Amino acid sequence: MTLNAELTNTLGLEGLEYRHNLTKNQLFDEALANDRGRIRADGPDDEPKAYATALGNEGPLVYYSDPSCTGRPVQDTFAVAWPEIEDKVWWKSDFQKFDPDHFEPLLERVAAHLNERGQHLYVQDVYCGWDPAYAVPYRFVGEFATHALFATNMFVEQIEVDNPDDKRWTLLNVPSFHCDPERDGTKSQRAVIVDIRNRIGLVLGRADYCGVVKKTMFTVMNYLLPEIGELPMHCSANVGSQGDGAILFGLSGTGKTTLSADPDRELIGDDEHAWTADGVSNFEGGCYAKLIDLDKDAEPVIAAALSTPGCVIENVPPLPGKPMSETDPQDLDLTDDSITENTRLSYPLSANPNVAEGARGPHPETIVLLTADAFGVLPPVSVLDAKDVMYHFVSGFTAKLAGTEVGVTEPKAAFSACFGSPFMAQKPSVYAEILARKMKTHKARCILLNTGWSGGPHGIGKRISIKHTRALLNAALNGDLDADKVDYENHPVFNLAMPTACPGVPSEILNPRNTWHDASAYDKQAEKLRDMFRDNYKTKNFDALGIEAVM
Ligand SMILES: Nc1ncnc2c1ncn2[C@@H]1O[C@H](COP(=O)(O)OP(=O)(O)O)[C@@H](O)[C@H]1O
Ligand SMILES: C=C(OP(=O)(O)O)C(=O)O
Repeated sequence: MTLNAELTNTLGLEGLEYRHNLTKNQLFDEALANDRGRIRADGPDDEPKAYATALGNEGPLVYYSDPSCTGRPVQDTFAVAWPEIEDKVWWKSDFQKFDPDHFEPLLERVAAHLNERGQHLYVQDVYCGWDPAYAVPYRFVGEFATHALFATNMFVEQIEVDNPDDKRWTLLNVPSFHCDPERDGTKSQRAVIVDIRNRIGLVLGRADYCGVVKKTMFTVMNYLLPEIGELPMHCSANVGSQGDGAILFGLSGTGKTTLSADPDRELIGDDEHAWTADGVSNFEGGCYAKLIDLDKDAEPVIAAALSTPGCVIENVPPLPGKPMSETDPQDLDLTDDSITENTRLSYPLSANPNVAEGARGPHPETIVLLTADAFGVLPPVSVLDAKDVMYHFVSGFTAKLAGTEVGVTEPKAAFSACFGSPFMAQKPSVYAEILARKMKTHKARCILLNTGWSGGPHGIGKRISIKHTRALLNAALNGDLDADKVDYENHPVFNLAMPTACPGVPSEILNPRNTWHDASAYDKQAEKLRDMFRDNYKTKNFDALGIEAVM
């Protein structure tokens, strides 16, 4: 079937011009020519809205999303509640039911809108997943070349998949279509809707944060993989020189990207993976790193990627008085959060000189649960047993950091099951059971690594340094924190095993109580957080899922 016929069949589009499978250079040129000024309607008029830097035709593209959408539009995210999936999907505030009766009329209206405008669309055929056993063909269809370039950077360009036409997902990205909540059954003008029955994703209205293009597909993978008994994970992954694999689960901003980009270990990926019978493999072909306050010495791989041709820099403001076309990306002010805290860089895995062959690796020896505790009370590192792992995995505690989700402007406590509740399309117990089985089979060790605050809560204490976090992580990876190598002290409130020594880290910070001026204030704060864990356990009924309480 021709592309035209396929898009008429799937989406009802007719007679449109498709710019299909352009190269990155072509997409870059198209973005400069066509997205300029169409994006960020209220941007400074004298500035083009998407442009190249001094690296000329091949330099990074700087992109500005709509000012109301510099993070994921959580309140506007839905799945169509078809009867065959209704019992399986885990409905929650950030993944809501979309009335099936509204879906087809809405899709027809979107198609009519595009047919009427008669504008060209960008169509990029890529794949989600590096392992042919589960990879899903992913067709991005959208109005903006920038998003098409992002999709090409972030997904896998070629993988042999059996019967691709029967597996293909199509994501239609139409920022120019504004929903009418009353007519369309949405909550606002924008909507991100997943239709599992027909394998369609719809991104409508002011939902033009690039992250939507990847996280929507991640949600899909989180639905599909458990159906074949395999585990999708919101984690980064890398592998050491001895073939020792590690995965790092964590919510946004907890350090997956930062800590996995280690010059001494091969990267498998920074955000979304599968753990299957064959080991760990990446869903993505690129990384999407946060740029705010980037410490270029601590994060050299990300810093170097800033200058890589074809990358997309998102929402970093221009330097005052300097045209972007003359700006070296290394000179950008990465502390500038005047547009958003959630400034980003999308780069292909190839921008990292140290990537594992085929973005795949072995079964992990070490599993890291990352948390960024803004209360300042969890230990920087704790060693978990099987019971602790399940408890902390389904609890998914962290501080939500400002920026990544629309409306979050300061750190706040979050319990996000499986360290990715917004994207976990099925119930947490589904993922927890597969994880427990795989960990047991492969005898993986597990630590809880806190990249959050030490010496007091956010505002009083300081975020633990990346240097110390890396030293703790490396010690765990080397086995230096295993029970036969080091003594542990028990945390009386959280019932966690805290190592008493670690190479490269002052011992006194390993027990967080020592880092507070006022130990009784620490005890109170620790009890407050423990009570939040307990409430979350009770509210979400984890007992009924067979998860044992550990605190
Ligand atoms: N100790 C630490 N460990 C990891 N990241 C830290 C630490 N302290 C500060 N950070 C910052 O926190 C952010 C972590 O973001 P990132 O690695 O992109 O998280 P994720 O990939 O999990 O969304 C980065 O901006 C990093 O510089
Ligand atoms: C891109 C996102 O994820 P992360 O911050 O984990 O990269 C996101 O949540 O929008």
